[in-house]
Amino acid sequence: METTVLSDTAPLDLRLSPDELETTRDHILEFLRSIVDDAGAEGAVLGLSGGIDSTTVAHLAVDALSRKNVHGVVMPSEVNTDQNMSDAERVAEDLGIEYDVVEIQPIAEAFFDAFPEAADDRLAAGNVYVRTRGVLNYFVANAEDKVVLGTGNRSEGLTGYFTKYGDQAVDCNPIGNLYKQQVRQLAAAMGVDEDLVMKTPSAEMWEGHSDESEMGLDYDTLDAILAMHVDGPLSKSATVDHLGVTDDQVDRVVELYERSEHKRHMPPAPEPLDI
Ligand SMILES: Nc1ncnc2c1ncn2[C@@H]1O[C@H](COP(=O)(O)OP(=O)(O)OC[C@H]2O[C@@H]([n+]3cccc(C(=O)O)c3)[C@H](O)[C@@H]2O)[C@@H](O)[C@H]1O
Ligand SMILES: Nc1ncnc2c1ncn2[C@@H]1O[C@H](COP(=O)(O)OP(=O)(O)OP(=O)(O)O)[C@@H](O)[C@H]1O
Ligand SMILES: [Mg+2]
Repeated sequence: METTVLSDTAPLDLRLSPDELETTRDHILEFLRSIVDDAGAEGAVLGLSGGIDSTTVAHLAVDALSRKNVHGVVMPSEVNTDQNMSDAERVAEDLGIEYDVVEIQPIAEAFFDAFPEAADDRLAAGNVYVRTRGVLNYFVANAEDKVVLGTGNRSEGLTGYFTKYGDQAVDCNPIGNLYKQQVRQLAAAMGVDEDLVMKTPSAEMWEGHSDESEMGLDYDTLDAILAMHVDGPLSKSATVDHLGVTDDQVDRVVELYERSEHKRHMPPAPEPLDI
């Protein structure tokens, strides 16, 4: 049975045609091979969360690089659900890749002990888990001569919905040009199990965390506004009319986009002086 990756309430269908999907997949496989070849690396490492982004990138990496050259790292903390962590292990087992399970709670606790007053800040503490995973990914990559694969998609990139130097600390983003809806579509086409394809997206930075509740938008609405207004040519009022979304929803997406501009660039320095 085919998985329907589009919700009934999606304002816009951004799914690719079968030909476009195949071309896109081939393009990503080629991209992955050239990233690894150009780096003179032995393969790739990535964090496995049981979510659809890392699951999709793991499948693509195996197709591009072969399973023996892909290393998965599952990094539970006390805010991850057992279900997600066992899904992450299932992905690695099903793909037949090497993987490790590394408990990061003790590492995060060392940071929390160093700055107890900051540990009470839910977001600051959540970012510690995310950045700790980035350090461990690079620990493996350095030691095994591998590159680190990112799992960021276009929806996250344009809204800045990632931790600076955390899950963004990677060598490439194979699915970085796909909206979330298209990631689900690609995953389904590659045979990823439906429960993973349709799982509620979560950064799991605190208990009960969900991307859509934190952003105040569901991904199908977010994707539609990004495609029509932020990436596309429609004005705000045309976007509202065309998609049947609200002014507030468009404003929210634009706010997320604008305030995360700094995350999409190298850290700036003053212009060189002519002295
Ligand atoms: N204008 C500006 N110019 C230069 N730097 C600026 C800046 N504004 C803030 N900053 C810096 O950026 C920092 C804030 O950015 P950052 O540290 O990233 O933290 P922040 O954006 O506050 O939080 C990360 C967001 O990404 C979400 N996330 C993270 C990780 C994974 C996922 C997921 O989907 O799995 C989602 C998370 O739920 C949260 O909404 C500030 O503390 C400051 O250092
Ligand atoms: N517990 C974890 N163990 C290993 N890697 C993790 C863990 N949590 C997050 N990551 C890494 O951080 C990335 C960003 O998380 P994010 O939640 O955006 O993606 P996802 O979990 O793959 O998919 P979804 O967004 O649908 O939840 C993951 O794709 C994964 O590479
Ligand atoms: Mg997740």
